[in-house]
Amino acid sequence: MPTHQPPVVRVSHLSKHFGAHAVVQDVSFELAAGETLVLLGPSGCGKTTLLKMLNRLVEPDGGTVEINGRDILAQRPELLRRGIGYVIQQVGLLPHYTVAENIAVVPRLLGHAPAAIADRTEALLTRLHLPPARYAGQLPHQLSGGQQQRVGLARALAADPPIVLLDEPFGALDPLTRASIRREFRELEELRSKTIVLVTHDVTEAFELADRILLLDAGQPQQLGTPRELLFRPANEFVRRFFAAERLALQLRTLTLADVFVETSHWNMADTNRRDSDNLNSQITVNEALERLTSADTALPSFPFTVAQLMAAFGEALQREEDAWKR
Ligand SMILES: Nc1ncnc2c1ncn2[C@@H]1O[C@H](COP(=O)(O)OP(=O)(O)OP(=O)(O)O)[C@@H](O)[C@H]1O
Repeated sequence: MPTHQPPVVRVSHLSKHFGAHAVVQDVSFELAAGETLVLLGPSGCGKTTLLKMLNRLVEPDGGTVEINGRDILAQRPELLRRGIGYVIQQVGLLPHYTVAENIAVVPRLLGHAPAAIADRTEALLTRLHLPPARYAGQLPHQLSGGQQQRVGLARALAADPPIVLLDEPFGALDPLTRASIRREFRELEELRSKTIVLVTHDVTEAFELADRILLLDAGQPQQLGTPRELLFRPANEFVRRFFAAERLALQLRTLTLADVFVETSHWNMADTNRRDSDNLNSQITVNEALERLTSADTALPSFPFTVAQLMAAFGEALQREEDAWKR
């Protein structure tokens, strides 16, 4: 994360009450350009309310939000929102507008030229695996849930906003579709340079997508850090318990081959036997390596270590993490 650039988003001591109920309490964080922050926590902990305070759909009772150094209260809400992409939980496509018309809403408000809007719509649909010739003229009800969510994402990205807010963007999907759309989402070139705040209650999703996670409980921030910090350096008992049930799965998704083979000869062996340096990448996670090692697909590049060797090295890496924690 570059430290010399001012943060794109700066949230300071943000609070919100509904009646006597403190829904968000004293939340602060800063986001650098291109960073993805995941707001995570149990249902009702205030994630959506916090997200909506970033684009003035909810006004705070205390604290400030600055975007590119400017207090958002100094900007007209409609203008502010045109510069911030937003995907809501229920997708919210306009039912009588076609896919292309839905995507064009914000660029039209911004006065973009019709030809430019058409080009952009076509490019986005193509990138989101919705061939425009087939889908541009369809109505939302003709699409599956996953396709509607992709159109919702295309609409949020249409005017190329530097900041995108996503509220449970894969919420309506079954677990398998959810996992595959998440993979596409991660690989989407379009999103690489964006500053993203994403709300989810799904721990795996948070770990797959976040640069940093803000874990909330009853409106109060519990820990802000990388997935790895939350997993291996929980700030308190709530954080530890929140990840306890899925701990092993998360550890497998968090540690990379570079982490587990760091102090053994295995990785050197992998290095010398490397056949395809693009595919045999030390940054892939233990989980991905396991999937590949146990896959029936023989086209995948093989590894110069076995499942047993990988698991032994993984066990040693966990031990190293624990020892470092005790010191
Ligand atoms: N407009 C409102 N008026 C009164 N209470 C509200 C309002 N909006 C939200 N709340 C309450 O604030 C609390 C936090 O809601 P919020 O939607 O921010 O939580 P969340 O963490 O996003 O939950 P979920 O994961 O279930 O969507 C809840 O108890 C909710 O009932």
